[in-house]
Amino acid sequence: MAERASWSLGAALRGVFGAKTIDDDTWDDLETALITADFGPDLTEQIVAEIRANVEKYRTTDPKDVQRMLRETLEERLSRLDSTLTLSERPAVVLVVGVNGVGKTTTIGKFARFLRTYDRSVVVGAADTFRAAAVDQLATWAERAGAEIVRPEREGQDPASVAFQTVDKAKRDGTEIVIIDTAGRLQTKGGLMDELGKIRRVVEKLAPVSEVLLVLDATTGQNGLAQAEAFIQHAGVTGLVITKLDGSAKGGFVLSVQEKTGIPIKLIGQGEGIGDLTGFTPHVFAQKLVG
Ligand SMILES: Nc1nc2c(ncn2[C@@H]2O[C@H](COP(=O)(O)OP(=O)(O)OP(=O)(O)O)[C@@H](O)[C@H]2O)c(=O)[nH]1
Repeated sequence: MAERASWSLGAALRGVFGAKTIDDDTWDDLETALITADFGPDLTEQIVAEIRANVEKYRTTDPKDVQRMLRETLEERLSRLDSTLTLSERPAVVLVVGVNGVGKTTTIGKFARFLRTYDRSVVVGAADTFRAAAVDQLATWAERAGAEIVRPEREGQDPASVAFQTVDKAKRDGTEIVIIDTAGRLQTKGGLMDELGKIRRVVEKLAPVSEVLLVLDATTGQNGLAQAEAFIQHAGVTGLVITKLDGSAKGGFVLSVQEKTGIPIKLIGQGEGIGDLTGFTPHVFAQKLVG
């Protein structure tokens, strides 16, 4: 098996799965490991109770069965929502939203490359227009990904007009996928949500919005989720992208965020390189998580 991910429970649970028999320590250690991995108290309690009940039902004393049951319950829970990206419209318009610093720009670059490897043509719209440096950074990523970019004509141009121009260009050129970067921070939450609403309305004059992806940083876990609450409430989010999982010990965040929001995870970022973004596959993820 490949090298163990930082977010794997494998190391924390080696003692549990390697023990001779199931006893009270099994449950204490499992609970501690799940809490430490940011599953959150409610989910941790549910998972431990479910596995305990199964252990009693099947009258097993083998810790290896606990490992298998944990893998199965995590996979089953992770698969409850559909992680498939909906990109069949032409053009398929994807809005990328999230608080500043979570890895939005990097994610757009990686996502553009991800789509290019499937031979899709991509144009990126720099609708976070207030910081010229952010636009330049996005342009660098787009170029590396082999995607086109539509920049604001001047600093502070109406973000909705940049989004419109991007979709318009895609329609004229026959470009398949449009990715729109949006602002992460404005004076007020209301202002930010109004801006996103306007972008959506203007885009929809030309093409439906296929996906609204909310980028969340795994290293901030549950706290980061609180910061993103306004997006979840008001932005019509259709999928989550979890970034910075590499180096994070919070593998449980992936499940807890999906259960808390009811929104599927669609992409996972595990590194700063352009190739470090993958789709989300519950089976593979559960395998790696349990170790
Ligand atoms: N280790 C790791 N670092 C990441 C990942 N994604 C992004 N980063 C880093 O996180 C930092 C912030 O990323 P940006 O893409 O600039 O974040 P942003 O949300 O666009 O932030 P602003 O540009 O301030 O709006 C950068 O140093 C990235 O290299 C990831 O999956 N893993």
